[in-house]
Amino acid sequence: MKKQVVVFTGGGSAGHVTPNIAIMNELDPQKWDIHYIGSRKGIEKELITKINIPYHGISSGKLRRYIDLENVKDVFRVIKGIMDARRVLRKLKPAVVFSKGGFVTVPVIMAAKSLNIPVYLHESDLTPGLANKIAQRFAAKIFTSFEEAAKFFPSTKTEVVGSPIRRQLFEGDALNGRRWLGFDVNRPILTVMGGSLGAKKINSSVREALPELLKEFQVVHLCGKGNLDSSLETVEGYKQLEYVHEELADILAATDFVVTRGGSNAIFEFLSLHKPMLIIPLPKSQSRGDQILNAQAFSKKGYAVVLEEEQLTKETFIEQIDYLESHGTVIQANMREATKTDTIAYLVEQIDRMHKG
Ligand SMILES: CC(=O)N[C@H]1[C@@H](OP(=O)(O)OP(=O)(O)OC[C@H]2O[C@@H](n3ccc(=O)[nH]c3=O)[C@H](O)[C@@H]2O)O[C@H](CO)[C@@H](O)[C@@H]1O
Repeated sequence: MKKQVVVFTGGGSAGHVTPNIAIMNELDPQKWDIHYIGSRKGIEKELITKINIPYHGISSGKLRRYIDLENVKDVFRVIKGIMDARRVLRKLKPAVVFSKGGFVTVPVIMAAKSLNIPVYLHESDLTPGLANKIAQRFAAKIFTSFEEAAKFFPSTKTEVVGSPIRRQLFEGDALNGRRWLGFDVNRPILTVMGGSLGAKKINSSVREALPELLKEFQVVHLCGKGNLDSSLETVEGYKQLEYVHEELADILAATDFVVTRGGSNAIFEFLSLHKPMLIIPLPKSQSRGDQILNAQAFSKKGYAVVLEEEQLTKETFIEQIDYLESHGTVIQANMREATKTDTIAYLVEQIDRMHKG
């Protein structure tokens, strides 16, 4: 069988990269030569080079919904990005481009379309992001995590497939996790994940509530790059980490309850691992409000408790954690009822169909 090239793209935050990694890990290396196109500086560069996938950096502009002088510069950056991407794609001649969203994907998709290379899109959120809104018309197929997302795309080429979760997350070892964290083997663990980039308001609320939390839990705090608090380094039962890679599987295996932003990948991971979660979605003032909708959908299905950031104080935080703890069993029962699709296997199969060897 002749090897063919598949190009993945997606970036800006880990949520646009980790699902790609999940799929790439399961493609047959005898069949596929995998390449990645991302921005020159984004988090995707670090995450992809770390796993030794050839990485092609291109120029990329931020897509803003508001009027800004930077928009003008960004138009040129995007045009340059299309030219950069065309150069890479011409050389690689992929059978298919798989895009996970984020602004860097727009020039890649446009370049692919101009070269008649089929593009597959995956949308993780309940409503499409700006990049996927633009990109959808160029895509041959569109896959979504949420059932509710399908209605935003043309029905003829859209399929609800769920969230591609890296298989390694299901192989964690709780005891190893506790050992790695330096935690006691018996006391319950609360893990706080403030989105892949961290979340300032969640970070400060957790730290404020820490004395109360530590009465009940040991706390793992994934606080994002540059957000460590050195004054809390020696607090027993509290482990702060900027970002964890392969250790996450063991940490989650050891985790009893989760506090999280409403990023789609994270909440689908916790759902699949049956971890009762408190979601504090990114507020509308800092986003397009997609995490609020993700969170509401999860709350409606009984998978999560939701606290809006505007309501977040030390008191409401502790109140919601108490509620989560007392309703954990019911939430887990709802999670067990959730539809189980092997999203990764399905997407791998879809990509394999593009192999013309
Ligand atoms: C601020 C922002 O725009 N966030 C968006 C971004 O979220 P963000 O990048 O925060 O992504 P998600 O919460 O969806 O996923 C985070 C990913 O990072 C991983 N992880 C996180 C912390 C860590 O220490 N180690 C680690 O591996 C998680 O396991 C998960 O796979 O993309 C998501 C998917 O489109 C959207 O729903 C979010 O609204």
